[in-house]
Amino acid sequence: MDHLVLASASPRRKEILQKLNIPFTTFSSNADETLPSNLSPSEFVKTLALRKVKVAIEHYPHAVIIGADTVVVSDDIILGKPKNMTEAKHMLKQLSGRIHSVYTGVAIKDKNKTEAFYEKTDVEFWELTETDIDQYIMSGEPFDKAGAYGIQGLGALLVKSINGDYYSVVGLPISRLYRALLNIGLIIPPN
Ligand SMILES: Cc1cn([C@H]2C[C@H](O)[C@@H](COP(=O)(O)OP(=O)(O)OP(=O)(O)O)O2)c(=O)[nH]c1=O
Repeated sequence: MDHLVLASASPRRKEILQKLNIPFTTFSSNADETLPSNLSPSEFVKTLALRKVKVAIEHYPHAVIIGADTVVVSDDIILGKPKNMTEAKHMLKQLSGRIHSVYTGVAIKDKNKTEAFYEKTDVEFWELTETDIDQYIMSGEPFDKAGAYGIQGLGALLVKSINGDYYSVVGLPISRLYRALLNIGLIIPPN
């Protein structure tokens, strides 16, 4: 089987990919995540996923490489990871009592080609008080996560409903990725 590389430093993406029960290596691309602000959310996440793959190709030229990027979109504003407490607070206030979309882009490079797709999941938040927001920020959970929350952690308490792939919100749409890897023959379907 071709060597598989997950171009990500995210422990969540690693954990999710392990569900496929196939061996892989992780590589932190540390790609520059700045992009022109006129890109649509789907183009934004696909472009960054491709960028992460591109960095990894230099280190693993013959491997199959997967890269991903996740953002939260509320009122047409793209929210990445908050840089500080003030930004985290601002983001959580923006999400309070409303529905936002989480976009995850995935890029896959194999022997023949590189392709990218994205998944969109809608997430509805409960109305949050200042105290709810302050307490959540004090947990430290928001800081390495797009939109300043983690649905897989304490952030679950902020979420009223979700429409779409849960794993895409956590950073990797695993069922769609599984199908893409079946298509390129990296995974053999069970009998
Ligand atoms: C909305 C949400 C995001 N996130 C995470 C997924 C991503 O790891 C992160 C968004 O940042 P990304 O830039 O997509 O990824 P990353 O910097 O963590 O890792 P790498 O670039 O090395 O692959 O936010 C959650 O863990 N839970 C959530 O509920």
